[in-house]
Amino acid sequence: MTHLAAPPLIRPRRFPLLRALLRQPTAVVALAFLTLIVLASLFARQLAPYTPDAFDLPARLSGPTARHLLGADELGRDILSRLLYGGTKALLGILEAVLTAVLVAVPVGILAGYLGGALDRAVSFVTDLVLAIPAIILVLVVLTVFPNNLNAAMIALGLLVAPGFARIIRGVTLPLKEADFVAAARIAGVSEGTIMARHILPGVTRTAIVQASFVAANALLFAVALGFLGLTASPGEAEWGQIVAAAAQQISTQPWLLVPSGGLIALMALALMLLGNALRDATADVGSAAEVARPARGTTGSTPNETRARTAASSPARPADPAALLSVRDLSVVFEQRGQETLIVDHVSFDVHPGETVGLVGESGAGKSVTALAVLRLLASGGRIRGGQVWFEGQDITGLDDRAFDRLRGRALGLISQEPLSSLDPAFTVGSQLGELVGLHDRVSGTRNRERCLELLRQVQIRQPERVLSSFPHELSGGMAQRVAMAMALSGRPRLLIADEPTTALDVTVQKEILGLLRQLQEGTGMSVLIVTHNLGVVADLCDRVLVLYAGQVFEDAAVDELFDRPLNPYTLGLLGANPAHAQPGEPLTVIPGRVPPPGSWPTHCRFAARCAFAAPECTAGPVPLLQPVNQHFSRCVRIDEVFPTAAPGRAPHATATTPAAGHQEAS
Ligand SMILES: Nc1ncnc2c1ncn2[C@@H]1O[C@H](COP(=O)(O)OP(=O)(O)OP(=O)(O)O)[C@@H](O)[C@H]1O
Repeated sequence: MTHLAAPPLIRPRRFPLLRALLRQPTAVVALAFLTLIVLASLFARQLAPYTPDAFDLPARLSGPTARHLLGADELGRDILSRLLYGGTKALLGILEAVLTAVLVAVPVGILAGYLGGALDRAVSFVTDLVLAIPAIILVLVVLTVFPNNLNAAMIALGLLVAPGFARIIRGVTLPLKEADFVAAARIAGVSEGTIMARHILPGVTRTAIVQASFVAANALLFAVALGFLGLTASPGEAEWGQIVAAAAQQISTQPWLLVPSGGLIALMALALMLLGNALRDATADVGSAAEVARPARGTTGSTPNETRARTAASSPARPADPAALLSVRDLSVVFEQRGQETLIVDHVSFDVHPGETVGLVGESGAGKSVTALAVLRLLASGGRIRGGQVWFEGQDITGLDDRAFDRLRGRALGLISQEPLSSLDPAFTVGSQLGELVGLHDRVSGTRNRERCLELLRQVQIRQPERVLSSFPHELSGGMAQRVAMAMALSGRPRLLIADEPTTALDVTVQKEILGLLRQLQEGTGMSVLIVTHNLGVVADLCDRVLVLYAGQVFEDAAVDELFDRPLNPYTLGLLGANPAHAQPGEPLTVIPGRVPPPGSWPTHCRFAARCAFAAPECTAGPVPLLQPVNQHFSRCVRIDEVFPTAAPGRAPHATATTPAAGHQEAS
C-alpha cells in the first residue's frame, strides 16, 4: 500500500514579479548597475572629487590617472566629477518622460480598450498620426517655444510615445474586459469606473512596467542627443550630452575621453533595455494570470447577487488549493491548424484531493480528454497550453522542464487510456513490457523483477499471471489488456491516476469489472483518480466530485451527491434528464436540443444559451462567470436564482432544461 506524504503547504509568495526578475542574472546585473548610477548621481556632491568646473590645466586631455580616475578634458576638468554632476539632469529628464507617458498611456489605453467606441477610434487615429511624424521634429518645435528647456522636451517626448504605449495597454485590456471576474463585477452592479480601477488597472500594471523601461531607455538617448546638439544645454555645461560633444571634438588627440561618457550612456541604455526584456520574461514566467486583476473584496451589506458575483469573481484567480494533490488553475489549451489557433479548453480550474476520485463529464467535444491530457503534457501535435497553472503536491509543475516532468509522469502521475491495446507494443510480451517498467521504477532485475510483475498482475486481479506474462498483446481480450495497462500504470506507484474513458472500448460486463477494479485499487492504494467519462452512472458509482464541462468551460463543479441531488446548472439538468438510467419504461427519453457549438465558434455570452430552455436576455448579454451559489458548488449560470430557487439547501429543482424526444442519449 502506498502511503501518501502530506502535501507541503503552498505558501503565498509575495512580490512574484520581483522574485521572477531576480532569478535572471542579467536583470540582477542591470538593476544593480542602474541603482549604482542613480545613487552616485544623487550623492554627486559627496562623491565627486572636484567641482564640475574646477580646472587642472597641467592635467588637460589626460587619460586615467590617480588624480583623475577617468581622465581630464581639454580644460583639465575632472571627467568623473562632471559625469556625476551631470547625472541628475539626465535622470530627471528620463523620469519626466516616463511619468508623462505612463500617466497618459495607462488611463487612455484602459479607457479605449474597456469602453471602445468613439474613444477607441480617436486613440487609434491619434496613434497613427503621431507615429507618422518623427518625434524629433515635434520636440524641436517644442524647443523653439521653450528654448534650452530639457523638461519641456522630455514631457513632449513622453506625450509623443504615449499613444503607442496606450495601444499596447488597450491590447491587454481587451481580454481582461472579457474575464469572468469582470463580468461578475458588472453583474453585481459595480460601476465601470470602479471596475477599471480595481480590476483592469492591476492587470495591466506589469505590461506598463515593461513598456516604461523601454521608454526610459529611449528617453536617455534622446536627452543625451539633445544635449549633444546644444539644444538643452549651454556649451561647457556638466551635462552628459555636452560631455560627449566635448570628447568627440578631441577624438583625434585623446580618444580615451569618449570612453567614460559614451560607455556610461551605452551601458545605461543597455541596462534599461535588458531590464525591459527581463521584465517581459519575468511577466511570462509569473504566468498569464499576471494579467488577471485581483477581484474586489466583498463589502458588507451586499445583495445576494452581488455576493455571488463576487464569490465568482474570485474563482478564476482563486489560488491553488494547498490541501489538493492536483490543483489546476485557469488552464487554457489551444490547437493550431493551418496557422490558426483555436481555443479548446478555456480557463478550467479544479482540484483533486488525496484519495479523491474526480470525474470529468460532458458531451463529446467538451474538452474533457484535452484537459486531462494537458495536465500530463500529452497533447497531440498542434496542441499547446496557452495559460494557467498545474500544481501537483504543492509544486507548480507548469514550468518544469521536460526532463523533470518525465520523472513525474509515469511515476507519481499515471495514465490509463481508452485504447488499452494502443499502450502495449504488439511485438513484445506483457512480461517484457511490464518488466521493463519495473526495472525502470524499482531498479530490480531477474527474479525480483519477475516477482514484482506477478504482484502487479495479481493486483489487477489477473488469475493466471504467469501465463499472461508470456502472452503477446494480441492474445489478450479487451478487458485483460486494460488490466495489463492498469498494472503498467501502477508500476510507478502513482499518487494520481488519470483514466481517460477507461471503459469506452469494452463491453458492458467487462466495463463493470474494470470500474470495480479501479475502485478497489483506489481504495487499496489511497491514490487519487481523475476519470474522464461520458457515463453519469460511472460518476455516481465511482466519483467523490464531478466537473461538468461544456464547450471548453466548467459549467458545474460539485460534490457528486450534491450534483445529483441539487444540480444548479440547466446543462447538468439536461445531462441528468438524458441519462438512460433514469428512463421510465414506456416514456420517451429526454434529450438536450441542438448541438455543442464547435471550438472556434463559441459565442462570447453563455455557450449553452442557444440550447437552454431557461435562456433569457441576460444570458446573451455578455460572458457568464462561474458562480459559487453554495459553498464548494460552482455553476456557470446567471439565472441560478430564478431557475434554481433550490440554491437554498434542501430544495429540489422544479424544472428540467430538456425537451422530450424519442431515442437514447447519454452525456455524449
Ligand atoms: N489533435 C487535435 N487536433 C485538433 N483539434 C483537436 C485535437 N484533439 C482534440 N481537438 C479538439 O478538441 C475538442 C475537444 O476534444 P476532447 O477529446 O477533449 O473532447 P472530449 O470532451 O474528451 O470528447 P470525447 O468524449 O468525444 O472524447 C475536439 O472537439 C476537437 O475540436
